[in-house]
Amino acid sequence: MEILIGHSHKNVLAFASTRSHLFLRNCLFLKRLTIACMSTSSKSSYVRNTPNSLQNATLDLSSLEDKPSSIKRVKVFNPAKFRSSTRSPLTKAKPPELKRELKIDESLFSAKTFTELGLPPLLIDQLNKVGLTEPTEVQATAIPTISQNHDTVIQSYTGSGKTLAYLLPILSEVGPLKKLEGGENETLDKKQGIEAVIVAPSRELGMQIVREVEKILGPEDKRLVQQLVGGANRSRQEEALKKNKPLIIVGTPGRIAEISAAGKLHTHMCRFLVMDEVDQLLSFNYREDMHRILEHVGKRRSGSQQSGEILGPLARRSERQTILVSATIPFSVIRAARSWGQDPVLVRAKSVISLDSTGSGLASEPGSASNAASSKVVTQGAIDSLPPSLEHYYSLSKPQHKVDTVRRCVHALDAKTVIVFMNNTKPIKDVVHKLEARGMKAAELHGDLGKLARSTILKKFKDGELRVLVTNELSARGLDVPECDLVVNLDLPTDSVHYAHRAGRTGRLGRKGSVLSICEEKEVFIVKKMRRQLGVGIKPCEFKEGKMILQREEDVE
Ligand SMILES: Nc1ncnc2c1ncn2[C@@H]1O[C@H](COP(=O)(O)OP(=O)(O)OP(=O)(O)O)[C@@H](O)[C@H]1O
Repeated sequence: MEILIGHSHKNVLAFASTRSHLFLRNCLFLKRLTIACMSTSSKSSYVRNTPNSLQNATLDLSSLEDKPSSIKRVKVFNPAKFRSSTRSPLTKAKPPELKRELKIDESLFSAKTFTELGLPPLLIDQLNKVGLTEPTEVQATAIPTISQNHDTVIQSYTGSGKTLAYLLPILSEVGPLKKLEGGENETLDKKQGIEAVIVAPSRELGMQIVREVEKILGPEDKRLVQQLVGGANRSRQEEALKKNKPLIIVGTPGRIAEISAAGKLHTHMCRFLVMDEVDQLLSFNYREDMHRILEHVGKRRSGSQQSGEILGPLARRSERQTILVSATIPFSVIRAARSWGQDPVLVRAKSVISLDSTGSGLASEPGSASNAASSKVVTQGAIDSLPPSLEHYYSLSKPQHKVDTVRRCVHALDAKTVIVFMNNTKPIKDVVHKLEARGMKAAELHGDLGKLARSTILKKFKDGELRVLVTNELSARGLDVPECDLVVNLDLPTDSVHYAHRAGRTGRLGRKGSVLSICEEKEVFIVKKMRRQLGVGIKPCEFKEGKMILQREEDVE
């Protein structure tokens, strides 16, 4: 079915939004979720796009994107008979007819248990053991989608559970907890090589993912996941690869590429490639390493070898499943997904949108209809990158009084676990000293510290031995300290994408959290710009007599 989208296109996009599912649930006629499919070849309906607002693009490839033209076509399909309703969501079926349409039961997106999502019993037992019983919204959508073999982009706000959203479908297929075919007692195939490679931009995030996998595999099988992060002893990692024969590799791009280039890591038969914080992994810094990874992971499973672009003749393959993950998905990621994947889809809580890779399968021409539609989706995504439970404030301060503002804010909000972000590494130590002089247990965390120092400080912070962690952008991505109840921007982030990731260190998984940006008067316009781009209220405030006082906007100007 095609529908004409004029003003209503916002509803379709809102449909893709995490926060708008309540609206949709009220639409009784929507028995099934309709999957919006952007197509360059659609001929029936037109959407007027206001100029794309990717002004919040980071300093990565996204900032180089072309702006789409103003009138675009979008074709919306009703679900077709892609999947038999009797088939388990985990049944691996090659989807050759996937091209334009797919259909997933709405009931799966609202699943209240992992059993409803069709995860294997052994995996469910293990999840229950570690206290995980109910999937989050993005997990309920991503698990059945990934399990149907789709190359997938997962976009959902910080702290919404994206890690398990991709780990669980992988563990359903790989390792001792996987689904057993025919019900027989299958033993682990000892000859099997690496089946999943997960790439993350920082050691901290890499280690966090490793711990998440280990937790689910349990002590007996945790050797089946191997970390390959930078800063750690490389030969020990290579020995562990040889000895433990892991099935899952989690690492930073540099170290994975290094060991692969040395011929010590064989990923040609790999089935899954995950790029966590993909928008960051696409930055120029990681270009060469990511190039190697994309070229090698799942190579022998490759079908057609067509030439790619940004990262070279990569990743056009028939079997490897590529999963791209972030709270913020700039257009460069959509383009990469189209380039590397086969009929890739964008998964958000309760919605799946086809990213349509018809035609060349490579990135669409600038200004094409699918570019525009996807860009619109991405713009919407920037708004959905922040947890709804967060409160945002800003406070004016002269540079020399900023640390005092931090102290007063921590006391006023009675915050117990605080992350303070700065833009440069050098002044971090000084801020730590000043906070300690004011009686607050604080420590620094940044890339100039060794791996051991970094993990010791992080552990102390997570264990509650430190009240304040003063850090830089290193900690903005993916760091999960559930207790964190206050994030302070001692320096303003460079743009709204950086704001979103920093802010997302608090308010995790529905918890309450506050974000305070401390700025000088001349910087207020930056706060207002980010406020506009993120679609959140960032309220002016000051601190007096141990209390936070909200101010009127006019009083600050
Ligand atoms: N189904 C679940 N039940 C209970 N806790 C969960 C569930 N899924 C994830 N969590 C927990 O929620 C927290 C946030 O998850 P996760 O780190 O995966 O979020 P994220 O969306 O990847 O965040 P970010 O964008 O910041 O990387 C973690 O502590 C994780 O263990």
